[in-house]
Amino acid sequence: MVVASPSPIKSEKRQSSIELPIIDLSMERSEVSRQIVKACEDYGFFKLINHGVPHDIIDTLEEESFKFFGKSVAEKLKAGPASPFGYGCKNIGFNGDVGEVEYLLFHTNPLSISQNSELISNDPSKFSNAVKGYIEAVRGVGCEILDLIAEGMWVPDTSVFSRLIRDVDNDSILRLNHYPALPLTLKERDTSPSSTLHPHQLSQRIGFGEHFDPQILTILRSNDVAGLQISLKDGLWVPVIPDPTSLCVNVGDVLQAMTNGRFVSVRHRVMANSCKPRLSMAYFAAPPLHACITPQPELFTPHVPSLYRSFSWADYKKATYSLRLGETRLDLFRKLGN
Ligand SMILES: C=C1C[C@]23C[C@@]1(O)CC[C@H]2[C@@]12CC[C@H](O)[C@@](C)(C(=O)O1)[C@H]2[C@@H]3C(=O)O
Ligand SMILES: O=C(O)CCC(=O)C(=O)O
Ligand SMILES: [Fe+2]
Repeated sequence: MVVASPSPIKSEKRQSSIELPIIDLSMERSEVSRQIVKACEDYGFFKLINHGVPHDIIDTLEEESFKFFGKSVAEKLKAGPASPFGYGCKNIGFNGDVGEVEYLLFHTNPLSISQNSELISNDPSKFSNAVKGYIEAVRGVGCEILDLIAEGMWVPDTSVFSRLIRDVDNDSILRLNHYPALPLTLKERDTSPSSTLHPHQLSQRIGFGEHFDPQILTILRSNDVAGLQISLKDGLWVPVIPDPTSLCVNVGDVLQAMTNGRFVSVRHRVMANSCKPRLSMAYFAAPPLHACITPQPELFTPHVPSLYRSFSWADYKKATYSLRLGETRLDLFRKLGN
């Protein structure tokens, strides 16, 4: 359902809110897999309910995250810079991208979480257990989704996708993003009749600039504060309604390549215009560095032959990190003439 609302941004096409396809993981298995495949083909994004990640695991990580982001700047900087793991503030990646976001980035390897937690928390084992507990639960959901995808696409080897993130050497990442509340003074100026600022200028505060997620799958949980937007085919940016009880799942570039373009990795961004802080936890499910990414032959058709050349996740990651946030990278791996 797409709900129309007046446009706050003049230079862009009219905005509206979008209710993503809602998939109930407790439904009958073949129906869940059919719906997931359809959502990944049509939208590249869906909302997962009854996902089974225990509330206490989510709540503990949320509390620990707010505790960290509530510390003084000097304290937080001790856990930085994000190179790429650790604490980052406003700077995203290494190529000059900035946004109104501060974050913690972790490799999901348990040893590296324990080591990083020493610099993050006064109670490192509490913090690292919260992060590890969440990762374990959400990785389980990721594996389940990937198995359901293989089943729904009639790929005979139903572990072909999930195997990549079950591998001990998987290169998955957890990102905790904190978008501070818009300072009240700015909010007041925004609505004040005497304001000299164009009322829409402040609505343009970018939290995390537009981009595609490079990995296989992203599983995102946010608090009840809006901000995430996805770009539809016609260039329209639509806000996703936040729902802390569900998980927002999106297709990454690697899954688009492995499904031979049947699934779409969709451009998205985060605006930071709220008077409440947004906190999101993004799990990026990635293969091991040496894994060979190649389109599944079962998904070739006479009309759509193999679209992408084989590449390793290390190759793709290298290309990703050498480019600006908003850049399209998957096209570099497309076969010529396709
Ligand atoms: C500017 C950058 C940050 C990023 C690496 C990159 O060079 C381009 C992709 C960015 C992104 C987007 C999705 C994830 O948040 C992320 C961790 C990833 O894998 O690719 C970030 C990278 C990052 O912040 O390090
Ligand atoms: O913080 C969010 O809601 C989404 C962030 C995001 O897209 C990312 O970290 O890749
Ligand atoms: Fe993203």
